[in-house]
Amino acid sequence: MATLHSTHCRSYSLISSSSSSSSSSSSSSSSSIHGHQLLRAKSSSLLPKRFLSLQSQRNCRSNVLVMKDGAVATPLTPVENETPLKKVKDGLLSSSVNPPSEFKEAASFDVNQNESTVSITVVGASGDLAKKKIFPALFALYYEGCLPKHFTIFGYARSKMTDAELRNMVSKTLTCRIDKRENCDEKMDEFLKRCFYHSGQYDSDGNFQELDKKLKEHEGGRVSNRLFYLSIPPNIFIDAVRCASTSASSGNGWNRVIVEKPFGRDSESSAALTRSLKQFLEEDQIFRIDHYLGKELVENLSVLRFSNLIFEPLWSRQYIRNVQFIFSEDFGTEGRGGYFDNYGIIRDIMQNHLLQILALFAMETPVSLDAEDIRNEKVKVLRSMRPLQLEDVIIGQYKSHTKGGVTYPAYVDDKTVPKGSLTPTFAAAALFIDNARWDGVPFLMKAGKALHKKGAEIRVQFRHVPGNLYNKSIGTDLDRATNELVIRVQPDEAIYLKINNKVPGLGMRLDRSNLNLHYAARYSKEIPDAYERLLLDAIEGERRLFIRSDELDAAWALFTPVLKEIEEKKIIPEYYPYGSRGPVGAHYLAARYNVKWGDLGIEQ
Ligand SMILES: NC(=O)C1=CN([C@@H]2O[C@H](COP(=O)(O)OP(=O)(O)OC[C@H]3O[C@@H](n4cnc5c(N)ncnc54)[C@H](OP(=O)(O)O)[C@@H]3O)[C@@H](O)[C@H]2O)C=CC1
Ligand SMILES: O=C1O[C@H](COP(=O)(O)O)[C@@H](O)[C@H](O)[C@H]1O
Repeated sequence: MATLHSTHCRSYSLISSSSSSSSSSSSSSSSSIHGHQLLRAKSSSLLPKRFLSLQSQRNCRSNVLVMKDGAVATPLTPVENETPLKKVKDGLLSSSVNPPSEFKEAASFDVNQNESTVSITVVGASGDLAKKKIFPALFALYYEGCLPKHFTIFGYARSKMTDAELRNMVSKTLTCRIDKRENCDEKMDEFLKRCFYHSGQYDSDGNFQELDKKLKEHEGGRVSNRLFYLSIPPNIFIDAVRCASTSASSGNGWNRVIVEKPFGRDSESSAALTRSLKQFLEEDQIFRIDHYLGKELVENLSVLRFSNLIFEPLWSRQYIRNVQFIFSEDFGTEGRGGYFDNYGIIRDIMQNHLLQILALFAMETPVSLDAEDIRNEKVKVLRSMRPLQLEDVIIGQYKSHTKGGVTYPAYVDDKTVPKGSLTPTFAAAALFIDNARWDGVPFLMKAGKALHKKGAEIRVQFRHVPGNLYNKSIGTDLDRATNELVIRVQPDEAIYLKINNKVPGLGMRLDRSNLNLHYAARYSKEIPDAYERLLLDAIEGERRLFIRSDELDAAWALFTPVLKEIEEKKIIPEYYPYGSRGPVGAHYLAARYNVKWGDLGIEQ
């Protein structure tokens, strides 16, 4: 039985434009579209198993992707049996299989086993994240035909609101895809009619029972699958999970809970949170979100590594000098200082987003693309890392700065920030992986708020060419002539490789050029927001992009000692002007490991 109704929700094939070797491949057919050679595998059996496993898990994709150059990607094989949403036997909070005692027995009402429904409850629906990200992502999925036929969305929070008021609030944040505006208003109306609201306390079983009653009315006796998105402050996670599980969980379908960061603020508090969650949930019902894992270019990292022969042999200490993970924002904590001050930039960005990307970058080849295989490899590489040392970290905090007649505030000018706070808004760190592949390679991280630009990227700096014949044509700065692979996660997504080439002409002068996969030039389709991908994954039961508890433990083990030391020793951050490139200490740190940050030059 297919539970996803849309016939155009399909997975993509691996397809490439222009290949000189394509004609010789017996396993492929080639055709010419708009003058471009297309290579299309005839049968899915030609692909390695691990790619197929991903294909068969994903149900929601447009079936045709038109590239800017006119090349067309279609599904490799028709999806004959779309994967049904996980069923009770998958053991997801299913009361019939190993039910945690807190969970209810299967509902006694008559169910039509041929129909199932998904109810998504946004807990904390009145909040910033719900408005900014969750409802718009749900609408985008609806617009793309990716939500199941029978679904209902409930907002839940303490604020008093009617269904109409929730719809009005949500409608203000919905936008249509840039490349698909057809019937947008109509679609929005249809979507909003599927959104409802229930007001209640987060610790009230009675209020969750009322929600349960309403959910049942909408589910109409179908097999009921329930997803709870905890979009609330962490101090009320457990109350909400307890009430949802004891009073509003499904008795005959799956139940899943999406948890937003922060997952604690150190090893101890994170472990305590996990223990509390596990009183009510099995590990595979917990979907810990790190939204950077849902970003297109982060998803592409593994494809780049494992589906291109040219990269994997280079992916080690033998050829890579250093790797840099850089995050910057050109605005401060404005308005979120209350939350931020308790965490700081290391917990807010490094311990999760940047470390997750590092793990994907550095892990060994997983056995398959199955969630557990990937997460096993991530845990292994995280556990091979050295806990961060104080001398390998520098911290900064932005101070007020006046530019062009405008005065930008200092971090401590934020009214929600305690006076004299030492919380870092910038940090740079050098991390090391003590395994055979990466021994001695510095993995540098840099993250900051209120800097001169907004962006996130991975930079891979390769070693010098040994005995370079062209040294004379390059000049004295050999570093400038090494290859660098840049994966620009955002904005303006791109993957480019810096190479040396000859300047055309009779002389012998070398130049630096980029082999550039620039997404906006290559693809006409707008890149989906990370929350769309992650919500769809949670609905489909795909856990690959969510963080398992042992990954979380390993991540905290790397950062907890240094965070404690910074706090106990009250280390004073280096102050940098709002809108600048950040503290100079970051350069000294990099220089200690013979590294130059790649994002500094004119030619980046
Ligand atoms: N906003 C963002 O960009 C990001 C947020 N997050 C995380 O997502 C979660 C939600 O974020 P966000 O929407 O910004 O959070 P909000 O502070 O906006 O809180 C969400 C809702 O929770 C309720 N709430 C707030 N404070 C309390 C409290 N002390 N006690 C009980 N209820 C409270 C409020 O609803 P009501 O009063 O109606 O009950 C509020 O609308 C948090 O865990 C946050 O850390 C993660 C990444 C980014
Ligand atoms: O998790 C967080 O991420 C945002 C940055 O996310 P992005 O997708 O806009 O790059 C950051 O502003 C926030 O402080 C942090 O909590």
